[in-house]
Amino acid sequence: MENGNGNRNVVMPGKGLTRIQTNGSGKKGNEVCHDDSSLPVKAQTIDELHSLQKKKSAPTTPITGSSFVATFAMSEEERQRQQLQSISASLASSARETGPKVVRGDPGKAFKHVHHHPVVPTISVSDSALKFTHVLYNLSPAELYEQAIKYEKGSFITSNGALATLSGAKTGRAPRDKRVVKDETTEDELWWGKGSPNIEMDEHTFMVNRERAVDYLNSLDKVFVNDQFLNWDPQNKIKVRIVSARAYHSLFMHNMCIRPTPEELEDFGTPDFTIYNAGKFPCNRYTHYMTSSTSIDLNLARREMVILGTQYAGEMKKGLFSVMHYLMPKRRILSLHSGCNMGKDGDVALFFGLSGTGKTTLSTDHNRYLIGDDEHCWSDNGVSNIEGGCYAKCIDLSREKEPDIWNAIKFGTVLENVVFDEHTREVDYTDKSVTENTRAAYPIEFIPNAKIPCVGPHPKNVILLACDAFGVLPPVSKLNLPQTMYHFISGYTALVAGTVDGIKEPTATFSACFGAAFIMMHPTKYAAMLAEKMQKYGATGWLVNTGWSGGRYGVGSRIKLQYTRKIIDAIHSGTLLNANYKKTEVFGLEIPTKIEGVPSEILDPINAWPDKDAYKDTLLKLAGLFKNNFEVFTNYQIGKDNKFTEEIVSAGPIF
Ligand SMILES: Nc1ncnc2c1ncn2[C@@H]1O[C@H](COP(=O)(O)OP(=O)(O)O)[C@@H](O)[C@H]1O
Ligand SMILES: C=C(OP(=O)(O)O)C(=O)O
Ligand SMILES: [Ca+2]
Ligand SMILES: [Mn+2]
Repeated sequence: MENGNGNRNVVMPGKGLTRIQTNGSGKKGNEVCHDDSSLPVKAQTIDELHSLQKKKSAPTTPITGSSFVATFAMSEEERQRQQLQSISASLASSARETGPKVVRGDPGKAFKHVHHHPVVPTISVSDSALKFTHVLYNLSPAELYEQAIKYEKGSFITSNGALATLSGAKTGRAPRDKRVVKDETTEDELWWGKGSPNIEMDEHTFMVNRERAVDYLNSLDKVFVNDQFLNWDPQNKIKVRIVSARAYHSLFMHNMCIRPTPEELEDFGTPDFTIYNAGKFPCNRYTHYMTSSTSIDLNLARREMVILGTQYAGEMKKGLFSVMHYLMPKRRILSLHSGCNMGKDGDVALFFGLSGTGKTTLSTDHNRYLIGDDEHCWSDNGVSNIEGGCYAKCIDLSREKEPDIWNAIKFGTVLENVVFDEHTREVDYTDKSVTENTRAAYPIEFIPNAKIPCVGPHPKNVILLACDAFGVLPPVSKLNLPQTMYHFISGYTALVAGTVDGIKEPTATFSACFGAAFIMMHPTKYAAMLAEKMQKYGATGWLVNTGWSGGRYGVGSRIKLQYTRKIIDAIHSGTLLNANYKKTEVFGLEIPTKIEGVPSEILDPINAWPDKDAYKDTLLKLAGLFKNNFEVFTNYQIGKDNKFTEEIVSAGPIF
């Protein structure tokens, strides 16, 4: 190893490090040391010195202002001009026709840049048309750290190198504040009404909110712009642009979306979809359709989303996921709210489940390749991750139980709403002072076994995760195809505290396709696509309870992660497919009698309950809830008759 004095330290076995020999030692004796060993600094002034510290990046993103501009080739300038035009177009509004200047780096330092391009004359009449907004375009994590720490209260570096941030008043998604523009097309295409996540708004109201967001963003000194991709399937890649007010949001999306290479960014052109995140600024409650000061508005015709009144970064991620739930099925590609991983032999597993049921935890498996933790597509070519990062819950995170997630929390990772020691900056993952829904967002390559590019062959196992707060579902059941569809459409779980605002205790909940908040069309449409693909490629369905055993929430206890991992191992290896099974009452589930590493007494839930009558009552109660929930799905027609739906309904509980 180089020791900094130009000499090498040689490690001698058993002797530790050899002594450091300094230059000329022994020759100059005890002569006074002159500081003349290195060349003088190549700067005349302090400013010049500082300008040397930062080496100019490859000309992939718009370059810094100042005198560099003139020395660049025309093509580079031309590209910048086009980029500026594209971003200007994004930020145009009726108050302002010309958009902001594209500047890479700090607004203060780059101000000179403004003089290189004269102000384009405009017919706009308000003062806001005359104002410049600096655009911080695709900044690097290091630059975003600096922006966050300098300008955003509540941003700190934790001892592991992550960027701790606060998401503000909202620490979870606000599904009741989501609005979707209903127009002639979406009226017929989308799922509206009872059970649907799509609450309507009209085009005009969307424009009112859009203008509010754009004017807010343009009123700032600087905005962040991310140009990135969604979907690792090269044929179905979507270009997204995220315009936001905070470095936190820009770094979050940098981590969560697919990061373009310099070459890809060069040819980026016009985005397919744009998010305007003005989360710090509320919507106007006098606006039609608004029921709070938060609004997350989706306009599929304009391919735009507006965020007002919430800074929870998950809204952007899950908002884009909703868009994919519309765009992909139109191409006969199924979008899935699931984690996904692959074994050494290429066997792919999908992990469906609502928030907190274990998609991220169980797809992050040291013995398998991680394709993604949350959002995927299943096309005729196999599976692909939609995202470029993972979004893990960190409450009670432990190095022992989840080492790969633990180690992914390092420089570059966004840590949301965690509590840390004010001096050592060590994170206390058990602390729920800010919220239960503490999160880490990191690029997928922070997981050592990530499969890059994040694509894989057709799935072999489809695992439905339910965190059953009633404690009556078996830890694992093998499902036939109609049962898989029944449980897929039901989307049962106990909602674990935190991810959705206002939920403090686990409660039974049903969410169609394990993601009702994100689907755009009727659940049965997605189910039909899933059934077709599972049948075609011979995938097996499983129901895994990652929730309670031996009694309901408050009485029993959560099934140990260690046991769930053993169950999942047995699914992956294929041993569970050929195990001995028996059928449960009411739900008619096939349950194995033995799994290596799992106590057999918990496999049949009745055995784990001390009070058998209480078990039976609770089982019937849950079955009743399933039945009630399914009522709205019993009449949906796929194809020319009701056969598909009828078969699914008959796979539900019988009592
Ligand atoms: N038996 C279990 N199986 C899966 N997760 C468990 C289990 N017991 C506790 N957990 C915890 O539950 C949480 C699951 O959350 P996560 O994997 O992030 O869910 P999702 O990605 O589906 O939203 C993690 O914090 C994990 O440590
Ligand atoms: C970000 C989310 O994802 P999940 O909890 O499923 O990981 C969410 O549901 O808000
Ligand atoms: Ca999710
Ligand atoms: Mn997750």
